[in-house]
Amino acid sequence: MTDLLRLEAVTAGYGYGAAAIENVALSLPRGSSLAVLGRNGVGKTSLLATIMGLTQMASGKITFDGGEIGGIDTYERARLGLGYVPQEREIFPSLTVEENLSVARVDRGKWNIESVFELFPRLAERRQNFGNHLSGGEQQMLAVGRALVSNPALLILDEPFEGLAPVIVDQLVEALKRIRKESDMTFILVEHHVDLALSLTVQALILDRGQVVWNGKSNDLAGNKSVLSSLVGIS
Ligand SMILES: Nc1ncnc2c1ncn2[C@@H]1O[C@H](COP(=O)(O)OP(=O)(O)OP(=O)(O)O)[C@@H](O)[C@H]1O
Repeated sequence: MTDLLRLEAVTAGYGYGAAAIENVALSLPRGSSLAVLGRNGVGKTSLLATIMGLTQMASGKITFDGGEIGGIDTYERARLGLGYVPQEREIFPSLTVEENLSVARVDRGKWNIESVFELFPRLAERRQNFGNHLSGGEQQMLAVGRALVSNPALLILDEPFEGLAPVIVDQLVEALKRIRKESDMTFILVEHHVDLALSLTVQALILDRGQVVWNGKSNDLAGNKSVLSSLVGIS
């Protein structure tokens, strides 16, 4: 498998203070999946934001689909096939569900408004609701759907299950499994539910104070209680 995404010695931050991520290397083959784990404030969101071009990169190299993207704008990265579901969801409140999907749509693959409605029937029922008239779970489905309709090669999800009822988490997990199965999409997942994150991914890395302190297979990490307890804080 060729690498869809590669980071080499990437250091980045917010323009002042210490770097939020430091000397980070990772390689993600096309069709694979990566869980990014670690305690609060270790730089997980900053790593995703750096891949999307939302931090200031001090040094290093980011390659996506064979081309260097470290110096290009976020919208260009999206155009190249990076789909981002940020922690804050960032739904447009004054647009309807359908309009939120429609503004993000790029016709280059199997995902469109109708296939997203088929994946999330709840969104189909709410298609005329405004973004600010949705439950947290519906907003999260819409945030995932909005990334999907751009038909990304890489889907980046920042804590997609946070604060959601277990029944909604189950629906989103099933949807993610379907997305993988039906479109062989590569994805990166930041998630505090460690067992869930490891069960959904092939690869995992752990960050501590902005640096990669463990990198390997999700299966191996799931069975490594001492690493999980010392580096992620799971007892
Ligand atoms: N927009 C920002 N401006 C300045 N500093 C920031 C910003 N976002 C994060 N930071 C800092 O960068 C460091 C890493 O934060 P980050 O949010 O990436 O960690 P995290 O592992 O995602 O945390 P959590 O698990 O709590 O979401 C922290 O010191 C944080 O204060």
